[in-house]
Amino acid sequence: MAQNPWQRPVNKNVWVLWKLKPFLQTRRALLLLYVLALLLSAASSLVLPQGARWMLDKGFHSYSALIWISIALLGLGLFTVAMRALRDALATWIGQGVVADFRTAVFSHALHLPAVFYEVFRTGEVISRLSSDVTILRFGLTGVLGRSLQSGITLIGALALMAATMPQLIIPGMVALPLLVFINLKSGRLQRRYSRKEQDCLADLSAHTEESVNGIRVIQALTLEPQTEEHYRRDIQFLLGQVWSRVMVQLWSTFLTGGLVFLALSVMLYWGGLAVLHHEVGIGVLAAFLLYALMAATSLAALGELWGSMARLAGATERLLALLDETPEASAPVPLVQDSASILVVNSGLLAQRVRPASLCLDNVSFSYPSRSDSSAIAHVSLDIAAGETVAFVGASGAGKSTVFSLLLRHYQPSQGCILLDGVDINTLPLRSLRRQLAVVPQHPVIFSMSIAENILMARPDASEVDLQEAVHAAQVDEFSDRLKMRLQTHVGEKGVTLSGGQCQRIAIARAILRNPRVLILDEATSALDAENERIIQEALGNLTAQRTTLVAAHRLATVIHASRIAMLDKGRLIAVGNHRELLDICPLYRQFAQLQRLHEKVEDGPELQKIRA
Ligand SMILES: Nc1ncnc2c1ncn2[C@@H]1O[C@H](COP(=O)(O)OP(=O)(O)OP(=O)(O)O)[C@@H](O)[C@H]1O
Repeated sequence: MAQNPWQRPVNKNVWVLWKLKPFLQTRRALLLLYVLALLLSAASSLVLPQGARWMLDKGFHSYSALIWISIALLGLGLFTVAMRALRDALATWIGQGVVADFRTAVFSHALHLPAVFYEVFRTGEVISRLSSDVTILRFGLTGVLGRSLQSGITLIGALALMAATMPQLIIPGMVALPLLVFINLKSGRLQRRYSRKEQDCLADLSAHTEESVNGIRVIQALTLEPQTEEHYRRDIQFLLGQVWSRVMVQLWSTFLTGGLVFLALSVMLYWGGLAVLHHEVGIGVLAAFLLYALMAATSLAALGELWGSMARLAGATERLLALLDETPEASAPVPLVQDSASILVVNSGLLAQRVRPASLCLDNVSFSYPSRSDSSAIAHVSLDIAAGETVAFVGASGAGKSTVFSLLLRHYQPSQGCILLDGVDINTLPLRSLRRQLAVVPQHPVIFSMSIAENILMARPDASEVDLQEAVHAAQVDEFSDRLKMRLQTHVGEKGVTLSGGQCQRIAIARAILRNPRVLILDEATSALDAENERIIQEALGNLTAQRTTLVAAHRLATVIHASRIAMLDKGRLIAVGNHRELLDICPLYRQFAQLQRLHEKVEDGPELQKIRA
């Protein structure tokens, strides 16, 4: 199985669980009640063998003694059961609450992690941590809370009472105890190692499953089912290998600890039996001693088991904490409100609303993606864009158009230079405030598994029905939604699987219209539309772009031919800027583009064009 480059070295101790303290601290009152129930249930359990002792030594002397001891035993038993029930209920409630808070914290943190993080860290892995690791915590934390302290207290109490009841008999126990502790520690450590590997395998499996299910159509089209299945089988076999190792450790540790306990108990029974035969102690005392010895052995076995599950818990906690340790892309979120300072006039119609367009300046911007730090995706790009201007970025595939937009959205930081919005370095703006001023219609819009209306309203959840309808109409969404039975309320399926590429793009355009941004970014926004729909939407976009700064990326020059300026990118460098006509004259690469797309005839002939035609 491939090693995940992100994996952290295995932490060798379980103290990492201590880091969950902040989540426990919010439940102080419940914790206090829990500790009380725990202490009372442990104490009453420890008194029970004394009841058995009285019963055996004194209970058979008279009817009244028998009745009173029986009633006392019943009362003690009921009290013990009640305290245990309370302890377990509180442990479950506190444990589940802690896990819920911890999980929410990790999820909200994951929402703020930067694009760079998700380049290295597969999304399937994040999902696995938030599902399988959280499941381990959900089931484990309650058990640990419920039993570890109880077993610890019972063990200490039982050992003390053994010593008080028949001190000489404790010797076999004292010999066995260090051995038992050693075996438990060793097996806990080994189990933790294997369990951590198991979790890593599960995360890989989960990532692989997600990729395969997402790409199922490609896998089927390329008839890659056997290879994908084989890969999955290999991963499963590896996982089973880890499970087998853990099971073997468990088997040997159960066998060795159980064997040692029974050996010690047999010696105690024989030795104690001799004392009873010699009338040195009553049978009740021996019975009480043996009950304490059994309690001590059970508690020790439970602690051993708990050590193993604490190890699993520590592994899962560590993996979730590792996500929390990642640096988020922005700290204090700014509330999602309309940037009122930027709105000049708000008329009744959405498209008639005017916003104050922003000026932009790319100042000697260079950037390399972290995973390809040896090559520049963008190199020394400088460009001033006036407020309200429409600038088109053109260039071959991979020239760097989308990268410019990613930098503007601050998904990444330029390695050199800076980007200014209204003269202010965008790095100094609160991230949400910056993004609130931008709207992107991406090349591959992401559609969520909800209704068409909900998908559009994501851009502005508080939008009025009138605004929604206007955006829907302007982006031609109604052209297809009106034909559906549930219209805008139609559920579009996972990733918009029930829609065509063009329909998804129209939803993305409607989102941008509804967002009413100061800077509109159209990244191949209409590439999946047919000619007629593209014409209609270009008109709608024309209304939208008229009053705001617009950046457009397009392969098809026809869509950008009327932009006030066109920036020609080549292998990350800005090689020319001008309008269509100017570029035909000054930029051979642009001219080549235009020729290939037969666009050099679309403007009036200039001397250069005459030359090209000749
Ligand atoms: N996340 C990434 N990690 C590493 N390299 C990347 C990443 N995204 C893009 N690149 C590389 O950066 C360069 C510029 O890519 P970019 O997506 O900006 O090009 P583009 O002009 O928008 O292309 P297209 O027109 O095909 O969308 C390309 O060489 C690409 O391979």
